[in-house]
Amino acid sequence: MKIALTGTPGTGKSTVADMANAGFIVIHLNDLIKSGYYEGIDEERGCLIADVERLSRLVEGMEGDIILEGHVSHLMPVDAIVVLRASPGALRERLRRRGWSEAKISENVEAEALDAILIEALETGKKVYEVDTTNLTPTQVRDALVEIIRGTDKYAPGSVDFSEEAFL
Ligand SMILES: Nc1ncnc2c1ncn2[C@@H]1O[C@H](COP(=O)(O)OP(=O)(O)OP(=O)(O)O)[C@@H](O)[C@H]1O
Repeated sequence: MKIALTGTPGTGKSTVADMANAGFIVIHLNDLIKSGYYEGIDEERGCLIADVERLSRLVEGMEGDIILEGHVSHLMPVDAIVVLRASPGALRERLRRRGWSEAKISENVEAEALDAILIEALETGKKVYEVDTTNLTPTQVRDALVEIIRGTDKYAPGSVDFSEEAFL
């Protein structure tokens, strides 16, 4: 089984994936992207543009129980998608601690407030789960992920609404 753990940068994907330990292998897509699975460089944002097609082919050939962590993981051939969310205020704080520029922080906070990744995930037609990490510790988010992996009706998408906070 392959599970995508996706979300806006700063929602806690890599922190939680590394804690998961539910018999799943964790693959950080950013490591693969940096190793050559990119199709260009976004000079303005200072980041690599993931080669989604080549990455998808690579993931297609992988076997076993895998958590694919990364902000394009929902575009991979997976069985289910877990979208981590964080309120604009919490996200801004987490990204500030990383020393990101205010412009880069605002771009990501606004994308989060507008549900950008959740919408892309839902468009795949796959099973989607949504976990609001705003008031949860990383351990609690990890527990939610393990619950999802084991099978639960909780964490259905649609309960999170950050639109009122968009410009915090
Ligand atoms: N549930 C949480 N509560 C508070 N802080 C958190 C939580 N999860 C992660 N963090 C903190 O937020 C920051 C971002 O976490 P992390 O690097 O895991 O995000 P990410 O979604 O993997 O980002 P990226 O896509 O850029 O790799 C880290 O400083 C981490 O310690």
